[in-house]
Amino acid sequence: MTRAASLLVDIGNSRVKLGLWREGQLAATLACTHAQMMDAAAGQFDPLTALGTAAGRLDAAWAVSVGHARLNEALQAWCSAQGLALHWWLKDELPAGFVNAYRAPTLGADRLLAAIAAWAIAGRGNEALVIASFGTATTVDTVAAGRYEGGMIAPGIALMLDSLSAGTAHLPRVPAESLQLDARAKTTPEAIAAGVAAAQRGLIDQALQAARSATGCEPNLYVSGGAAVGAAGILPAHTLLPHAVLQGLGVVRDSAQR
Ligand SMILES: Nc1ncnc2c1ncn2[C@@H]1O[C@H](COP(=O)(O)OP(=O)(O)O)[C@@H](O)[C@H]1O
Ligand SMILES: CC(C)(COP(=O)(O)O)[C@@H](O)C(=O)NCCC(=O)O
Repeated sequence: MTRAASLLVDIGNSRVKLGLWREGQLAATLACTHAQMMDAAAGQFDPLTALGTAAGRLDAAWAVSVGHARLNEALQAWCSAQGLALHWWLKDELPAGFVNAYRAPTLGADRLLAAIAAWAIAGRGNEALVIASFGTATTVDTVAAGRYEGGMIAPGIALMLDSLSAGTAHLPRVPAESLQLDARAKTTPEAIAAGVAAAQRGLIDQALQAARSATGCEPNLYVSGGAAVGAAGILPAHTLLPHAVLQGLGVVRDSAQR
């Protein structure tokens, strides 16, 4: 018989990501819109069918959120309707060997979980790594010797492109897919694509350089988030973690239950 899985939920600023965590790995994943999350609470959308499971086959739901309270309330209502215990991960349950050095309690749980996922995948060792998440915001964080060192928050790719067209009289909204590094771009759309590409790439280069200087070692780069695949062409060598936040949530769930 298949052992019970846990449902993992990551409420972000653009989408809600769900995953089934079974025997130390993600067995299935799903990305929903915020509207679908509200529909789920109203009984008009069933994320479990989309994930290929049923509430009776789940032991609990583990969730994190950096989103609006109404989405958190919708998740709570939906879990109650399913008879599913909901555990909000509040950044205090950390795996053995991992330390959080961020000073502020306002740290986004998604940033910390993505860092935990990258650290776990890297072997939970002493190496330095940089984890970049290309979501609504672009966040670029560093882990060194199992210590989350913090990082940077910048507008995400879509936000940068949106703000240039919304905040000017003549600049077009350029598609995110057109980003390329070109310091001598010769058309307006290409110049925008090049400017945003360089800004995003600069965050990565800065984090890698700081990690190199601080540790004397070459840090590995991990990349995550909905816009990560599209950004791959403007990034240095990296490992793609398509579901870093969910993966991190699975790691903390397992370490809490040991
Ligand atoms: N197929 C896609 N569906 C949704 N968002 C996408 C897609 N491809 C790229 N994106 C970009 O990814 C971002 C959402 O990524 P995600 O990691 O879900 O963000 P968040 O965690 O902030 O909700 C959006 O800003 C969007 O621009
Ligand atoms: C930086 C973020 C907005 C990123 O959110 P996302 O793009 O993943 O939806 C989120 O992690 C957040 O609200 N952080 C709180 C501030 C902090 O991390 O210090």
